[in-house]
Amino acid sequence: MITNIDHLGIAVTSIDAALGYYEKVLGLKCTHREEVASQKVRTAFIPCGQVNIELLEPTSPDSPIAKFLEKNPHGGIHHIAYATDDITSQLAQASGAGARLINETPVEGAHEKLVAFLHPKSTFGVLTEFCMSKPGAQH
Ligand SMILES: CC[C@@H](C(=O)O)C(=O)SCCNC(=O)CCNC(=O)[C@H](O)C(C)(C)COP(=O)(O)OP(=O)(O)OC[C@H]1O[C@@H](n2cnc3c(N)ncnc32)[C@H](O)[C@@H]1OP(=O)(O)O
Ligand SMILES: [Co+2]
Repeated sequence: MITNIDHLGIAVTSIDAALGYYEKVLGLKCTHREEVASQKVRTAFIPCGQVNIELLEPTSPDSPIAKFLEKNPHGGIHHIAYATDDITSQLAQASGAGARLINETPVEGAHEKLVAFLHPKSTFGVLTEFCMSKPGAQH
């Protein structure tokens, strides 16, 4: 079951440059930075109420974020992530209802979470992430 929106993923060419906007213009605060090697991204998390802004910067030219930035050179909203209390059943439900899974099984995400994506061509144009804390995670 989906419990809440966990984060909005935003692609940027430079986290350091973008943080100036979020911290100085909006007055928000980055609370966590992490590189996720398996996704070839660096991340920065900025809480805003119950939802996080997740800034994503590519670490390699073949990162999914690098490809997105080729088409959107100024960056932009990349994905929406829903927290779920059971990511395996969430994927089964989504697949059974016709969504195209990018990940058949969950993979490592930031913040000690398991994540899995639905293809934007099957979700009305929005790249959709499911995420769930790993059992025993501190976050
Ligand atoms: C930090 C870890 C984790 C977390 O803890 O939160 C993350 O958030 S990781 C975030 C980065 N990782 C991913 O995005 C993994 C999932 N993404 C993918 O597998 C791919 O990016 C993709 C969505 C399958 C697209 O890859 P690909 O098919 O190679 O790229 P194309 O450029 O050819 O796109 C095909 C088609 O899809 C459209 N598209 C691509 N990205 C998006 C997007 N973010 N939102 C909406 N639409 C998207 C793209 O425009 C193409 O459409 P057409 O031009 O009409 O063919
Ligand atoms: Co994400």
